[in-house]
This record gives sequence, structure tokens and C-alpha cells, in this order.
Amino acid sequence: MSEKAPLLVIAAGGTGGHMFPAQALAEAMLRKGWRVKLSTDARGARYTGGFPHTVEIEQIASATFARGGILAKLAVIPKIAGGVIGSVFKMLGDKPDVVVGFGGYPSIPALAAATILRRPRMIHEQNGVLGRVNQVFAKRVSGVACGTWPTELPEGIDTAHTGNPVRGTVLERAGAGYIPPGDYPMSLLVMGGSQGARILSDVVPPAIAALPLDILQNLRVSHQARDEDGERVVQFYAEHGINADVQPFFHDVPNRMSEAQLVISRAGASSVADISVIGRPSILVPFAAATGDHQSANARGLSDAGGAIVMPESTFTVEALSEQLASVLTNPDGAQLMANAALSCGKPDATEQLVALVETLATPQST
Ligand SMILES: CC(=O)N[C@H]1[C@@H](OP(=O)(O)OP(=O)(O)OC[C@H]2O[C@@H](n3ccc(=O)[nH]c3=O)[C@H](O)[C@@H]2O)O[C@H](CO)[C@@H](O)[C@@H]1O
Repeated sequence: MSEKAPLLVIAAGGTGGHMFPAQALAEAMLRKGWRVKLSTDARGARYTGGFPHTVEIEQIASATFARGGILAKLAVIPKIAGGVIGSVFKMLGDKPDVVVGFGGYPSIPALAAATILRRPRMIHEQNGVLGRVNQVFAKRVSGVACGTWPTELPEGIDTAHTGNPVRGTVLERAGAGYIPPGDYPMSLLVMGGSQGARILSDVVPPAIAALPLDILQNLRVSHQARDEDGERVVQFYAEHGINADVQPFFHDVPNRMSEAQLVISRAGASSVADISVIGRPSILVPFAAATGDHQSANARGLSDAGGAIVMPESTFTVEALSEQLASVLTNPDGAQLMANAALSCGKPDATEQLVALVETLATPQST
């Protein structure tokens, strides 16, 4: 009998939103003694720095139907077909025990190869609406795990609500004590997802500047701004005497979030999961152009529970935001209730639930 450790292939790509949950599962399976391979493209590879070094990275050619005209879309087909053929050959040798797709175009080759070779396979959908790739595979896998509840699904699909795995550094701050706003130094965290968001750089700084002076003088702002917006955001805060740290990406978000009295954020799946697991009041601005308006779906659970204020882009003005900021920052009891409500939506055991699903799939009868 071979003593070789079982092999998990994780297929994910594109943005941090797909990669961070994939990283959480990779770390947990390694701890269980599994071998882990990650199949991703060049964009996804930018987020692999945090993956344990023992995870083998298989970089595949980038290909997405989402951009360009009809010719560009047609040119993608041979690239994807090449990726699938390459994955089939790799899997014939590797014989993975389980393949898990986390969405994004780079997950196509490994999931398609697993389907062709009938390897045990499942998908995890982070958002409240199935992404394009997961829509294709939902009926061709043995399990669909959902990060957001409820998630809109095609009929006849059996799902498990696992929640979205969050990073270990987020879990370390799960339910960290909340200090409601008051007459002392307070922190605001402004973040636009793994790639930042221009609208937050346009609206948030002037909305903060319009706050009453007694609040303003106590505020410290951490503001994630895209590279191209960074300079003007830094300049605005400086001109208005606002204590602000502006960076294109904060590597210590869990720390900053746990210290924050309020978070202003896009409603990407992982951001919502981080906010819920740490338990902080938030103002969420769903990305209006997200496929199927999935960011509104992501924010719904948190706002229905009373943990978040949702401001659609159409109503996200300087005046409206300033009013909402003041309403939270001058109401410590209300802010504490929001923090508690957010925490009640958190699924800190999401990774363990996914691990259990992977182990069930790996049982001998599934091959
Ligand atoms: C614009 C877009 O299409 N966004 C999608 C993308 O989100 P995207 O990857 O941008 O955003 P997510 O909210 O899912 O994840 C962002 C992650 O990055 C972290 N973070 C953010 C800023 C920062 O400075 N430092 C940092 O660590 C957040 O805490 C979070 O953990 O994939 C998600 C998951 O499929 C979707 O829900 C989003 O709709």
C-alpha cells in the first residue's frame, strides 16, 4: 500500500476575493497532511505570496471572455482548450483525490479536466450569486459550497452554507472586543476590495472633512486608494488636517479593522466575511457593475441583521455619507449593536466546514 499523502488541487484566480478563501483551505489541508497544488493564472499568482511554500503553484495562461470584442472572445477559446488539455495530462499523472474550484476563469482548466476524468470535485461560491464559471460547473460537480447566505442557485442544486474562509490573521481577531465611538482617538478603515475603488477616493475624503470638528479631531483614517488616486487623496487629507494613512493595499487589514470604530467598504465577499468575523459596524457600497449585482447580494445578510448600512452607488454622495458617518460616530450604543449584529453573521468555522466536505469527497466510494 502506498503511503503517499492525498492530493488536493485548488483552482482559483483573478482577484484576492477568490484567492484568500483558496489560501485558507490550502493551509488547513496541509495541516491535515495533504499535498496541495494551486492552479491559477498570472493575475492570481500575484496573490500567492501568502500561500505556504509547500503549495505547488501551476501557472496557466490567462484567458477571460469578460473583456474585449467578439474576436478577442473567440481568441480565448483555443487558450482555454489548451489549458484544459494540459490539465487533463497533469491530472492523469497526479490523480488528485479532490479538486476544488473557487471561481474565476483560471479555475476552468482544472475543473474541466476533473470533470472529464471523473475526479471528485466541488466548487465554492463566495458571492450571493453564482459567478459565470461556477454557473457552468454547478451541475457537474458533487458539491456546491456557498460563502454567502442566501445564494441564488439554479434549481436542483444541493448546497452547503460553509461561509467564506478568512485568513488566519482575521481569525486571530475574530470577535475582538469593540470600543464604540466616543470622545477619544477613533479609527476609520476605508477599503475598496483587493484592487481599491475610485468612488471611495472621490466621496469619502470630502465626507469626512464635512464632519463636525469634535469628531474630526479624534479621527485617524486608514484609506486604501488605487495607485492612480493615491496622491490626490493624500493631498486632500493633508490640506484638511486629517490624520490619514493612504496606501494602495494594506497588508495588515485585520489589525486595522479590529481597531476601527467603523469600516467603509465595497461589498466583496471576503471583505464582508472579514467584517462579520471580526464584528465591526460598516457602511457598504456595493460595486454597481458587479455581475448579477452580486455585491448587493453579499451585503444583504449583514444589513438585514442590522450590522451594516448599505449605500448603493446611486445614493453615495458626499452629503449622504457624511450624515451616515455622523449618525454612527455619535451613537455608541447603536454602533455597539451594529458590531454585535455583524458578529452574529460571521462564520469563523468556514474553513473547517470546507475541509470536512473535501474529506467526504475523498472517501474511496467517490472515485
Ligand atoms: C470588483 C470586483 O469584481 N470584485 C469582486 C472580487 O472582489 P475583491 O477581490 O476585490 O474583494 P473581496 O472583498 O472579495 O476581497 C478583498 C480582500 O482583500 C482584503 N484587503 C482589501 C484591501 C486592502 O487594502 N487589504 C486587504 O487585505 C479584504 O480584507 C478582503 O479580504 O471578488 C469577490 C469574490 O468573488 C467579489 O465578491 C467581488 O465582487
